[in-house]
Amino acid sequence: LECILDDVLADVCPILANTRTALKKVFSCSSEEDGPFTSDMVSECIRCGRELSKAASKRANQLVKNGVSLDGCSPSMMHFFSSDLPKDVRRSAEVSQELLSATKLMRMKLCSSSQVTPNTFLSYLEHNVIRPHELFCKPFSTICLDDKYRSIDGTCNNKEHPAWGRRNAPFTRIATPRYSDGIYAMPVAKSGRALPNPRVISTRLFTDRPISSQVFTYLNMQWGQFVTHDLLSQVMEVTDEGGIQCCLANGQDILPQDMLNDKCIPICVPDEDPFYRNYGVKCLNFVRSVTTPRDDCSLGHAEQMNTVTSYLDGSQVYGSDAKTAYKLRKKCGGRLKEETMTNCKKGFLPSVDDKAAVCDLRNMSEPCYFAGDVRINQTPTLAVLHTLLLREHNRIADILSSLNPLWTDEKIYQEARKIVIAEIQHITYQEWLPSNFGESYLRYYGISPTSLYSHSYNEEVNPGIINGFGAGAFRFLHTMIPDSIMTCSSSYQVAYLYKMSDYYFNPSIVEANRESFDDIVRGTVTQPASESDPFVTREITNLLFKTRDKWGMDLIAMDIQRGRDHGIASYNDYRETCGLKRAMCFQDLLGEIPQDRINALSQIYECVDDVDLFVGGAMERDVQGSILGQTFQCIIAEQFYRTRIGDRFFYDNGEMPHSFTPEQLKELKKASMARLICDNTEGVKFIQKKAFEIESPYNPKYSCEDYENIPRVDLTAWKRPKFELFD
Ligand code: HEM
Ligand SMILES: [Ca+2]
Repeated sequence: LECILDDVLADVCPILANTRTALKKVFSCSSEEDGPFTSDMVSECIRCGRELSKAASKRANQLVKNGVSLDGCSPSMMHFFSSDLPKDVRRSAEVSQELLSATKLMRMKLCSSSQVTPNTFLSYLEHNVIRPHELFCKPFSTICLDDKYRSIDGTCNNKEHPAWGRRNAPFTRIATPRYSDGIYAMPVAKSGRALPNPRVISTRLFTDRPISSQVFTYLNMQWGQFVTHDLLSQVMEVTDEGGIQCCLANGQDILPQDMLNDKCIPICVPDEDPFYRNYGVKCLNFVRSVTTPRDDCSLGHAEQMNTVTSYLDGSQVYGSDAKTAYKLRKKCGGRLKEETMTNCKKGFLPSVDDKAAVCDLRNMSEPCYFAGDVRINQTPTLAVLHTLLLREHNRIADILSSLNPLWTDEKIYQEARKIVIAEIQHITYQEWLPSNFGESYLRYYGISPTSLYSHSYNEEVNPGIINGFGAGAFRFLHTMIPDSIMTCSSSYQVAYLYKMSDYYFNPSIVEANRESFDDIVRGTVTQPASESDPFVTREITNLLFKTRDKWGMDLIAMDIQRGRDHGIASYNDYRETCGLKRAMCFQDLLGEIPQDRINALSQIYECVDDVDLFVGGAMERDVQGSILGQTFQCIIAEQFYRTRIGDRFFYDNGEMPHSFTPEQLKELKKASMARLICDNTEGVKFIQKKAFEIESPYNPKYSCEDYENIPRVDLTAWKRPKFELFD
């Protein structure tokens, strides 16, 4: 018993020696009377798991009180821009940690007293749902009204499964997770040794070669991030005082073990690192993502939390929770709040309450924005895209209220929101997905654009975000981030190049003068994106979120480490999930990965089974007509299938009480990125038809007044007879 106890203490919580007595009790109770788990044993494990977990968070808060806390202006602090997690998120996170501790204890108890192996234990749990008492973790339940508009938090979109796609739902999985203990511990190599260092993988396999895309504009990359922020947001664990520190000041080293928070998974930097060695940086701060209980509260492996609605529903514009949504509204004329600038007719995003807390400003008169998503200030071009959508909402609200003067603020807001969401969905599915991933693939998945209505809604399809999509495949588009932000004058002459790393969390260039906004917009449709290859700019691999130091974080190393944190199945497992042959050795990858990259992989990883999804997928050759290889293509297509087919409110769904009329839908299908820009800028007078693609003889510029080539969405189809006022 003593030696098992030592194991448990080392694994569950190394510092909590005083919980020894509590644990002894769990391990001394009898078992195997009625099945492998007696109800006594289950409740004792849960009770004890809760105690352990509570003790761990008490210790975490104590560490902060003892002075272990992040420097307010460091890149790692910037990474925590949303460290002020809402209460409900923190509560779910706590409950899930307690459930994970209970699961661990139970596995240890069982494996120590019988022939059960960790794997049989986990598959037992999968088939036999074990739940704690409802007082502690209550399965999600709600009453759905027959609403004409989608809810803000995503609940009740699916009437059979009202929890699906909601804010704070667990990510879903399409492959068995890779945790070293099957439950929550960071994965290790097949051999039992550590997986290769993420920073080493980043410097060796994702070097910086400035190759520009021949096809795609900067805006194509920016729309991708915008869509990401609609679909998902994982947040990191925090203490009562905010962000968690894992490294000594200035990244000199990892904190000593006795000061380390158990949610720390810092990225170690080797002494010979080509960049960080110049600054003596040995440690990059990194913290585990918040986990959440499953919808039914059952025991099992960790699931991370998606803190936004997984529907493509403009949640980054309107908010994913009622409080934020309310705060964003003007509560008059259906409009969203905006701020004005002298000599500009069109509005700008409102300011956030505490600028100093979430932006890196030189003075407090510089802008720092508030929007439906907390990541809004990450780059100026992201803020510009948000501004275009804010203006579009208000433009539509004004037209609707002049067409229907008796409509209330609420009615106009909801109708304008419904139209803006339809435009976001249309631009994403009609323009962005086909040009990036190839039309044939969309057809194969049954999500290609339809001529008018579609009838493919399927309430059995869970629209939740696949963990391997968010913490793997979709992040491949990080390779398309260029090293700078270009601005262009009204005649599309290049005006200026701003280094990306000078403007993280500093959107000051958006409102520098009255032309700035339009200059940036013209830049985003002129500047090419970086090529979607494994070459990545040092602006994000060395300088991400740089503030006053000379160094920042490494986004690629973070992508790899985040995949491990989420227990994302290996590249080889995903090959199988996606119908490719499992590789028995590195050379088996030759069908998908070029020889030189196989060589590089085999020099870094011990075994082909160890290769991380993000890394293996990024090494693949592109599928024809796509920017992706087979494996990422499969995961991303599966996600966009679910996002469309599992959304009852998808804009072109026909024959539903909330469906658009045929006249309205015909108009909405004219929406385009180019039109969105034409209608919501002051000085952009002409633009290429396909704004995600570089101008060319096949994609020439047209005047914004050329309604043949850049059609307008005519809203007169929304004029309703007066008697419809109260529906
Ligand atoms: C300048 C542009 C961008 C910057 C600075 C940026 C930065 C970041 C950062 C810091 C994270 C969180 C990393 C972590 O803690 O795990 C992240 C996550 C992510 N990024 Fe980007 N990104 C950019 C563009 C993009 C684009 C173009 C895409 C895809 C089209 C993308 C997709 C994602 C996804 C899917 C995640 C996971 C999101 C989550 O779960 O919260 N990003 N990005
Ligand atoms: Ca959403």
